[in-house]
Amino acid sequence: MSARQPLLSVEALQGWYGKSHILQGVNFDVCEGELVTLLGRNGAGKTTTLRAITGLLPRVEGAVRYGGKELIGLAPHVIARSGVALVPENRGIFAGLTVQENLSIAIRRHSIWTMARVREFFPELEHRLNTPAGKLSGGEQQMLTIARALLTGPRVLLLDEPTEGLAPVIVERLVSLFSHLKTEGLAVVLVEHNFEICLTVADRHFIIDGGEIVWTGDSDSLANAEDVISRHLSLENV
Ligand SMILES: Nc1ncnc2c1ncn2[C@@H]1O[C@H](COP(=O)(O)OP(=O)(O)OP(=O)(O)O)[C@@H](O)[C@H]1O
Repeated sequence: MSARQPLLSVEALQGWYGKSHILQGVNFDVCEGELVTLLGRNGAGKTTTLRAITGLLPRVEGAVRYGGKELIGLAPHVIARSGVALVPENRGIFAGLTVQENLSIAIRRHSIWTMARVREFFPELEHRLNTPAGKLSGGEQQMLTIARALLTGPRVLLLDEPTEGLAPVIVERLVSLFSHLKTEGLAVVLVEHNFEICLTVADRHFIIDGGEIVWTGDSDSLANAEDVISRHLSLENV
């Protein structure tokens, strides 16, 4: 458990889609070099929380503090430029552009993640630079999506179900990648249905149910919290 100052702090976050009041009080935080999970059954509000943080939800109340600065009310591109990157569930790559082109678009000056460094870090992409992104395997596409996010130079990385539908060997590779990103000082928020992955890689967990955080704890506490798991996480999570 960390006593450090959080880099990203979400307080009493509420969010709506039209008249639907989806987020009803989400509270969590993440520090530099820490990975936290956002767990919950389908429809609990995990993706909506990530969308609210990144300025993609039409109506939001509460506070999202990043390095002491309030993000609510800022445009998505301003939030992204300030150092909060979202790796969305649908990956959001440009299928008709090559891998190299997808990467080039994402590059930001001053990012410690240069093109050379990303290419070294993702040898899987090195051999596919001239391939249209739409022709990559699911695992390669996910690596491209994460590589693109890193090139923007984030301090906070929000990952929405990054391992979904991928082969076990790729999942293993991604998990070690997430661990490495912590050592680089990134603050990582992971939405993930694979319970084992969460216990392996995360420092703390936040369970969301009905649009609010209902439980917080570390991996040891979660592994032993059978009542919490059965009450707030559906069978597919266990
Ligand atoms: N664009 C939208 N318009 C209206 N309601 C939406 C929209 N997107 C999601 N919702 C609703 O918001 C609630 C939370 O959805 P959300 O996608 O955040 O859940 P989730 O926890 O990410 O679930 P999953 O694991 O299925 O992705 C659900 O009831 C969903 O039906």
